[in-house]
Amino acid sequence: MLNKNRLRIAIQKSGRLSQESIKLLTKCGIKINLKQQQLISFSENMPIDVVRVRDDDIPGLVMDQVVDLGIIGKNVIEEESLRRNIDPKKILYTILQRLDFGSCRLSLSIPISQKYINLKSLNNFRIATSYPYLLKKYLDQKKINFNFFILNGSVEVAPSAGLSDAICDLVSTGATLEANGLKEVEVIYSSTACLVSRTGDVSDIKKILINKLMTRIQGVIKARESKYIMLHAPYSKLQSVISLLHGAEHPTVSKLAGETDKVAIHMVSSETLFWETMEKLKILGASSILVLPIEKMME
Ligand SMILES: Nc1ncnc2c1ncn2[C@@H]1O[C@H](COP(=O)(O)OP(=O)(O)OP(=O)(O)O)[C@@H](O)[C@H]1O
Ligand SMILES: O=P(O)(O)OC[C@H]1O[C@H](OP(=O)(O)OP(=O)(O)O)[C@H](O)[C@@H]1O
Ligand SMILES: [Mg+2]
Repeated sequence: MLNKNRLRIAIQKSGRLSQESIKLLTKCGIKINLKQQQLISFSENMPIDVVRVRDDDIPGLVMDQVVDLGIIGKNVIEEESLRRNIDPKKILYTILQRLDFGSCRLSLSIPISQKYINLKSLNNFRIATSYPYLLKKYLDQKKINFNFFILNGSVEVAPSAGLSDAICDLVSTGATLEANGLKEVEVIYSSTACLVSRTGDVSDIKKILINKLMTRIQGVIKARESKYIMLHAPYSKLQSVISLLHGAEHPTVSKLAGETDKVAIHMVSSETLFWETMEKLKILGASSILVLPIEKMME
């Protein structure tokens, strides 16, 4: 019998989002002993259960209220939502947090040799895709006539196999398109992984737990995109040095023992320090420049 006070989170079992999802939950302090063949794993230190499934099953588990939360590509849950949504006003899920991984775009691509002027060039095309609803929504809005068929894998080989004129598939680096002689002509949807929650009543105990988890997730993301920067710089160049350090708020400036001219500057920066900026700092007379990762953060 499942304990109603335990929070259930669905994540992808094996694929692009799996490792990052586990890493995120672990960084949030959730101890999970994952076993390869196990569908559900129980955290030892928090009332949280992790359900590991194919990513296509996560939207349904969330929308049918089988789990409380899911970590899923926005593209996948939006596609399922469009598929199910008879009444567009009916909310089927809530995005609690966009996450800092699984970034990709759903794009229309055609063979490199094919001429492309604008979307109208695709009129009456046959398009292979795993995302028919997102594709239809986009092309219907743009009033483009098209035919589609579904391929849930190897979409990129459809044009060279003579099955389709174009594809509508996920792109990140563009390497898959290039390897298959295709060019990206329109981005129809931008996606990242996100933390989603089911709708409907949630017990107070679970609400508290979800809020706690959200604060921790935000802390992990913030820490990952921040750096702790330490350096020594001439006091006379303080303002010029600080102006080079974008995203740095309220730096700590302190004396250096045995040094009258130079001071130590410490700060948390929301951006990393690129080599070019470090070189400019050096020209200003800065030394001992350290850029350190931040383990955890809470504001
Ligand atoms: N090239 C990419 N770069 C970054 N993120 C991606 C990329 N391709 C896909 N994604 C994101 O990761 C999600 C999962 O991709 P994956 O390829 O693992 O799915 P899948 O093959 O359908 O997995 P499953 O076996 O769980 O059904 C996608 O829905 C998308 O949100
Ligand atoms: O632009 P790129 O960086 O080349 O990424 C795009 C590829 O990534 C995804 O597939 P994935 O590699 O996850 O394999 P899959 O087709 O088995 O899902 C997607 O379906 C593309 O094929
Ligand atoms: Mg899938």
